[in-house]
Amino acid sequence: MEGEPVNVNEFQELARQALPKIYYDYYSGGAEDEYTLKQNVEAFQGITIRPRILVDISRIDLSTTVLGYKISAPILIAPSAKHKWAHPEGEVATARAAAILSYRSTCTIEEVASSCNAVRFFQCYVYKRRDISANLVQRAERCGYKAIVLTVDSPRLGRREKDIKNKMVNPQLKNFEGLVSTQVSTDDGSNIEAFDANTAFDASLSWKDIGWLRSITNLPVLLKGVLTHEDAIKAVEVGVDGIVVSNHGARQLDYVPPSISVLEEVKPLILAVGPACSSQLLDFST
Ligand SMILES: Cc1cc2nc3c(=O)[nH]c(=O)nc-3n(C[C@H](O)[C@H](O)[C@H](O)COP(=O)(O)O)c2cc1C
Repeated sequence: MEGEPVNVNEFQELARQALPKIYYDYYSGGAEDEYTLKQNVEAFQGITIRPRILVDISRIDLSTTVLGYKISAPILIAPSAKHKWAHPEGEVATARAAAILSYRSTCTIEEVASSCNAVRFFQCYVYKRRDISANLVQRAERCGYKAIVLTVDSPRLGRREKDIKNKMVNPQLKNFEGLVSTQVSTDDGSNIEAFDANTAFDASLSWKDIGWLRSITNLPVLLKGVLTHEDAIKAVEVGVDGIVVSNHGARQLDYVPPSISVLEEVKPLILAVGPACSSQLLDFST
């Protein structure tokens, strides 16, 4: 590549060249045949802009609010795990721009909180050991995170074939120190399915558990991973504060629709029951 990178694709190419294959594949891969992964990109490419003319654009204000908090542009960074595989500063650096901190981040909840004053949310998975999930959620609340984003599309981890082939092993996560043994066996090669999904995640998670989450925190609760209007309506009925329409970057189920295409199915229904919407994060607070 000649000169400095000027767009996201060029940054991606630089990352491909710079990172060990096992890490690049983890960041860029999707589940199974990666059909939805391709569709995610193509769906965006299929959306065109209707440009309106003769509008004064000499002063542009992109600021908006999410859950009542003012942000300078309608852009959040989705929770994603293991940033230290790409850069030694990890999630602390990411949070300077914008962040929903991943449950499986490589920097701790406290490190990210003390590194910047930005509005931060905390993403949560529910482990069979509820005490562990409660511990992380309550630490996030004490550290000033403003909402809990409960990821609901991962009762089991997606079958990420690249990670399986690369025999990817999860790093030790400092957030869990003292709570659980993060030492994982590599006897059988790839540990990723056994450690993340089959052992730790609570596969019985269901609508009634939103009540449990509410009982351990006073923060607003958003559900991340909604892909149908039926579930969007249920989310409203159980009283969550917002939903994130998401297919998890095509890393969980393959052959599901691109998130952006589902917005059209979900948004009118949410509007019909009251709350307002913005982008892929549908915020019920306004
Ligand atoms: C490398 C990587 C790691 C991710 N880790 C998490 C995670 O820890 N928790 C989570 O809820 N989503 C995780 N995601 C999914 C993202 O939050 C987000 O949903 C996805 O990148 C964009 O797809 P969407 O538009 O369908 O949401 C991860 C995505 C990537 C690419």
